[in-house]
Amino acid sequence: MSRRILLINGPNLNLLGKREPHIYGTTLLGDIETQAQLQANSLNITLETFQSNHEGAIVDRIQQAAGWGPNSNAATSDMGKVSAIIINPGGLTHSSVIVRDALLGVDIPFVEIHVSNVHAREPWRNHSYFSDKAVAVICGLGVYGYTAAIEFAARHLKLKGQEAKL
Ligand SMILES: O=C1C[C@@](O)(C(=O)O)C[C@@H](O)[C@@H]1O
Repeated sequence: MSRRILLINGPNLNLLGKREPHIYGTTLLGDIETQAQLQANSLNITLETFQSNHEGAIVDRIQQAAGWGPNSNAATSDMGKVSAIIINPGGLTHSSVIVRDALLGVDIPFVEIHVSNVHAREPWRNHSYFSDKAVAVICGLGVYGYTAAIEFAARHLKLKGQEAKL
């Protein structure tokens, strides 16, 4: 299995750094992704990043991560396969059956991340359609959560590789 990680950011996270800075901070998504790429390089991991404001586009990208995208065929089905997904679903956290179904459908382990502490905000943010299926959930660490998630995923992948050698 390749050491590839897919980082997905859902709706409105393209506005990180500008949107409600008292909650989400002032670091731009582009800077988070650049830092994440540097970190991935140092861990010998290939990192792919994807952000969309559109639920269906996120479903397509998750399917593609398993080689099953709507445009996949036998020749391309192995391309782009990833070993782990790190996802900040944004507001879809609290509403999206279809993104949950996509993640379960591809059977790729995933880490759920939130910049803010969703449990210290409006009560309806306490419920996630993802947390019961996630390998891990990170929230409230600010943008450092992305660094922690990549570090964790890298260790998780390493463990898998070691198991495979036994
Ligand atoms: O868009 C977001 C961002 C968020 O996922 C976070 O990163 O803290 C928390 C969600 O409740 C919210 O809708």
